[in-house]
Amino acid sequence: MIRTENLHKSFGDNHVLKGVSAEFHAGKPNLIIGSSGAGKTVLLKLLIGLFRPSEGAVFYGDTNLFSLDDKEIRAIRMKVGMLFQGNALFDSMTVGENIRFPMDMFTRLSLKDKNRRVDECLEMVNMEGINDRYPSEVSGGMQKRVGIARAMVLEPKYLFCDEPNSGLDPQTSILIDELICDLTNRNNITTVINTHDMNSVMGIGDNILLLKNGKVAWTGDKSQVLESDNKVLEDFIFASPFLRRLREDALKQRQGG
Ligand SMILES: Nc1ncnc2c1ncn2[C@@H]1O[C@H](COP(=O)(O)OP(=O)(O)OP(=O)(O)O)[C@@H](O)[C@H]1O
Repeated sequence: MIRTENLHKSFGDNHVLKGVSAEFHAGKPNLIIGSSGAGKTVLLKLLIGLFRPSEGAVFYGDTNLFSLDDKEIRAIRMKVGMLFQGNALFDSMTVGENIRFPMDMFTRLSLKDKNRRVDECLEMVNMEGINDRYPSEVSGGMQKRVGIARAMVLEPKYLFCDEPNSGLDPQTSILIDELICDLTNRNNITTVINTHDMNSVMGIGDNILLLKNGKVAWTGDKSQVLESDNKVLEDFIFASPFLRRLREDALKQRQGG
């Protein structure tokens, strides 16, 4: 589990996070949602340790991330997988080399063992046999799978995904969500996903944190979204008249009339 305690982050006069206390659980996807500028990416970067908080703490289990020395932080980083927005694959490397990269950085495994693990990870995301292709030679959805394979290569206990569905069509997005969800459950990973995607919220939102102006506006799960009377949640999720109508119809049906 990862936990934040009264997390604040300012950039000069810009007070972006204003006391965020939250829990992110193992074995299920934890979603951070909120409108543009709410502070989602800043929160994600604090969780990973890419930013230091102005105040407050981030705990991995019982360990305060910001009380660790460089060596200890490196040990935690080895347990972290990251799926960046836009995949961040290296264009000049093959798919196999991209997936191998974290092992080249962090392990002393032999090339044979590394390549065996690359094959395992490609199989895990149903992409076996594409080792020698370049990222530009595969589709966006396949690139996303390669990104997931790379994030999984060091068998992470923590997985951070920054808008994993950006640029994907709805069907491919759902497949990617299901893949992340499946890997999270199977490996008991604490997965934190920063997303705008409503399909993700309603499909895999087992633990949802809604941010507004740097504060937690609502927490809950997908089963609570429809009936919640939280105004911030309502405005964010059911933003269009079409979605509001769908929600009203669904609620009527539920109430039997
Ligand atoms: N490195 C930085 N230096 C200064 N200000 C920053 C930095 N990173 C983020 N901010 C500021 O923090 C605020 C929140 O940004 P953030 O990227 O977290 O929003 P977001 O909720 O992820 O939005 P989006 O959905 O558009 O990605 C913005 O006002 C942004 O300008």
